[in-house]
Amino acid sequence: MTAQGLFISFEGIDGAGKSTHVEALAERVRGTGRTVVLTREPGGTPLAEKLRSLALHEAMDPLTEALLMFAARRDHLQQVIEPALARGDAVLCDRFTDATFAYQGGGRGFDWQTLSTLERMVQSLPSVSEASGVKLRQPDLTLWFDLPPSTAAERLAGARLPDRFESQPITFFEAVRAGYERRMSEDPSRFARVDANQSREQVWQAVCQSVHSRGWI
Ligand SMILES: Nc1ncnc2c1ncn2[C@@H]1O[C@H](COP(=O)(O)OP(=O)(O)O)[C@@H](O)[C@H]1O
Ligand SMILES: Cc1cn([C@H]2C[C@H](O)[C@@H](COP(=O)(O)OP(=O)(O)O)O2)c(=O)[nH]c1=O
Repeated sequence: MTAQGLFISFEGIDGAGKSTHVEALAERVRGTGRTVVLTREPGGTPLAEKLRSLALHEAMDPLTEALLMFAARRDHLQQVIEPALARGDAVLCDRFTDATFAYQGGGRGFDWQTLSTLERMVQSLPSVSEASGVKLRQPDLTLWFDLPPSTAAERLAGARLPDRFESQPITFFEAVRAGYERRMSEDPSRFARVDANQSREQVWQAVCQSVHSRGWI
C-alpha cells in the first residue's frame, strides 16, 4: 500500500506573511518522517517559472492572465504535485488555485464560472468509476493568512520591488480578500483562516494548531 500524500497550500494577499512560515512548517512536517516538496505558484517547474515571469511582468488582458495561471498549474500538477502525492510525500505550495479565484476573479473581476470551468479542466483526476463522478485535485488544507490590506501594504513598503500585482491599489486587495472569502464559503472544511494581524510567533502558533489538529504534525 502506498502512503497517502498530503497537500497544503498557503494563501493570502501579498504581504500577508505566508512565505515567512512555509519553510518552518516544512521542517515540522519533515520531523514526522515525511519527505516534503516545497513549491510555489505560479511556478514550480522550468516551464511554469517562465510563465510566472510573463504573468508577473508583462501587460495582458484578464483572460490571458487566467489562462497563463492555469497553464502553469497544469504543468506543475503533472510534473511535480501529482508524482509527489503518489509517492506519499507532503506538498507545501505557496499559493494554488484559490489565488486565481481571488486575484483574477476577485481582484480583476474576471468571470467566476469561467474560472470554475478551467479549474475542472486542469485539476480533474482520473475517475475510479463512472458512478464516482469527476473529482478535482484540491489541497487537503488551505491556510489562508488573512490580513487587512492596509497592514499588508505597510509591511511590504520598502521590503521588495513590487510586481504587477503588488503595485495595485488597496481597493484591488480588498477585492482579492473578498475573493478568498467567497472561495472559503464554497468549501469551508478545506480552509483554516489564520489571523495574520498578530506577531510572527502568534501566527506561527495558529499555523501549527491548524495542522496539528488534523494530525499531520
Ligand atoms: N506577523 C508579522 N508581523 C509583522 N511583519 C511580518 C509578520 N509576518 C511577516 N512579516 C513581514 O512582512 C513582510 C511580508 O511577509 P511575507 O512572508 O513575505 O508575505 P507574503 O509571502 O504573504 O507576501 C516581510 O517583510 C515579513 O518579514
Ligand atoms: C498563483 C497565482 C498568483 N497570482 C499572483 C499573486 C501574487 O501577487 C503573484 C506572485 O505570488 P507570490 O509568489 O506570492 O509573490 P512573491 O514571490 O512576490 O511573494 O501572483 C495570481 O494573480 N494568480 C494566481 O493564480
